[in-house]
Amino acid sequence: MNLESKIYDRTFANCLMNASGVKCMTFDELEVLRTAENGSFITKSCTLQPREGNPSPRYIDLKLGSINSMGLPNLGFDFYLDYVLNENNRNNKNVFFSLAGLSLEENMEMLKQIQNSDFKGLVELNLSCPNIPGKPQTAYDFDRTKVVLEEVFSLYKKPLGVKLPPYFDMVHFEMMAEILNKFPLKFVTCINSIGNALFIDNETVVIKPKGGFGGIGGAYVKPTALANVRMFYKLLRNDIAIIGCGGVENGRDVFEHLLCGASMVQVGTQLMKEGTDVFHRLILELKEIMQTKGYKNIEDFRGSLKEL
Ligand SMILES: C=Cc1c(C(=O)O)[nH]c(=O)[nH]c1=O
Repeated sequence: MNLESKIYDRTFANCLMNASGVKCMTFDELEVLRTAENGSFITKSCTLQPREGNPSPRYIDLKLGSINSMGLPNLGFDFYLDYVLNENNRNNKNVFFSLAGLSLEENMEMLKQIQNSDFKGLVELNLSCPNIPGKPQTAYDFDRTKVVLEEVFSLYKKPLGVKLPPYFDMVHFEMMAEILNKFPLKFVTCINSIGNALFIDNETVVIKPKGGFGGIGGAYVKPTALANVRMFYKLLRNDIAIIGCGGVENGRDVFEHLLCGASMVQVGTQLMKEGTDVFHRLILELKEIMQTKGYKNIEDFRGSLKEL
């Protein structure tokens, strides 16, 4: 039995990886992810210059998930470019490089430098950060998204995908898919956290930024995450892979993302809570499910969700 999975021309030893932003900001964190049992890993979304991010407390684990308003803290583009170029030389996991420039110009500058570098991995362009005060989530503006992707693909010729926010309206799924299908995207990652939720503990909010408003992750978001994975799997070109993200706590959650059509599955909140041992557990639990059902590899069932 194998859990190998492919995106574009890359094959990963298994379908698991971290969600961008979780335990992937510093060199030590990235090295732990590079050497753990996950099939791939992704860097923290970065900006051209280093950022401190929002004031703490800015991340809280909850019983059914998590809430965060990190505010895009990161060590700056140069650090991550240097890391992934070195990782490429080792080339053991096909690392993903996440970008979240604060403007189109900033994203274009980072993409230009990557285009002109020896980087051979995949870029995940984050169009959905919900926690930058004063900045909207780009991918909720369909016209803006089209302008951004036209600019991106006029310059960037290496494999690239986008990180999307959750959509909740059938027409929005169709409108977004129509835009995405116009571009040579290699994947889309669904979903980012559900933005601007509010969690109250004994008359008080639990995070400091934005009056306590933050992105929700974990079990709370799994039904929405699966719906987004399924809809974009059905609506996008066959050559655009889906990376599932949202609500993965156990092997059954991974199985469900794959059943909806995901090729890779990202783990966020549960990785935050459990550390990289979570990948070992998820692999065992997924294999047990596949064994029980007689599936030998992921392609035996990926995308085959049954409808009534
Ligand atoms: C890149 C910023 C993001 C952040 C953040 O740094 O606040 N949190 C999320 O849940 N999703 C993001 O995309």
